[in-house]
Amino acid sequence: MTDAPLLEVRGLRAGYGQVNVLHDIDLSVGTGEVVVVLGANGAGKSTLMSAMSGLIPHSGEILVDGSPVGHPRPDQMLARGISLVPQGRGTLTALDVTDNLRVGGTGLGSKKDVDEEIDRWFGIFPRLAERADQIAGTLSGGEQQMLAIARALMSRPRLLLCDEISLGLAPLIVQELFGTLRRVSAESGTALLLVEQNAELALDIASRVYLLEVGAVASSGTADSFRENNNIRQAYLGY
Ligand SMILES: Nc1ncnc2c1ncn2[C@@H]1O[C@H](COP(=O)(O)OP(=O)(O)OP(=O)(O)O)[C@@H](O)[C@H]1O
Repeated sequence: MTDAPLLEVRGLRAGYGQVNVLHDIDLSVGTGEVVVVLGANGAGKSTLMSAMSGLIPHSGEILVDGSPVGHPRPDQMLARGISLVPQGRGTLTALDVTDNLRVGGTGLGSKKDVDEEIDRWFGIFPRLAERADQIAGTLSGGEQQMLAIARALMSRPRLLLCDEISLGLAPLIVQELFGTLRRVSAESGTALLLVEQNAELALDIASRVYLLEVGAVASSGTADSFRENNNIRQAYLGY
C-alpha cells in the first residue's frame, strides 16, 4: 500500500517547438479523487492534459503511485491505468460504436472479457446500445462524446483524464454526462481529472480544484473554498 498520489506532476513544463506553454506545474490526483482544472481559453489546460498523458514532450517529473515514469508514451500511461478523453471527441469515426468500444478494450484480454465490458457500457449508456452498429462519425455530438468516454473507460482505468467533455454540447446532455461520470467514479472508484470551462458543473462533482492562468497554477484548493472566494466566483461562475 502506498500513500502516494495516483498521479503527480512536479515542475512540469511543456509547449510546442520553442514556445513554452506550461511553467512549473505542480499537481496531484489521489486514488478515487475527482479534481478539476479551471482556466480561461488558452491558459494551457489541453497542453497540460497532453503532457500528462504522454502525447507531447515535457520536462519536470511525472509520477504514478509515487514512482517517476520518465517520458512515457500514451500506451504506457494507459498500461499504468491512466486513460484520456481528448478534446474534440476521441472516436474512430469510420468504425461503428461496438468496434470503437472493442478498440478501447484491447488490453483487457479475452474476447469474453471485452464483450462483457461492452455490455456493461451499453447498460450505462443505453443510447449507445441502441446504436451499436452505427458508424461513429454519424452519431450526434452528445452521442459521440458518450462513446469517447465509454471507449476511454473500456480499459478499466484507475484515472480518467477528461479534456472539456462539455464543449459544444447542449446543457441537458452535459448534465447527463457529468451525472454518469459521477456515478461511475463513485461506484468503481475511478479517479477523474476534468479540464472544464463549465465551472459550475465541474465544481459540483469535484472535491479539489486547480486554477490555471497563463500556463501556471494561480491557485488551488477545495471546491468549497473556490465557491466561497468572491473573485473566483465572479470570474468563473459569473455571480
Ligand atoms: N499544436 C500547437 N502548436 C502550437 N501552439 C499550440 C498548439 N496547441 C496549443 N497551442 C498554444 O498553447 C497555448 C495553450 O493552449 P491550450 O489549448 O493548452 O489552452 P486551453 O487552456 O486548453 O484553451 P481552450 O480552453 O481554449 O481549449 C495557446 O496559446 C495555444 O495557441
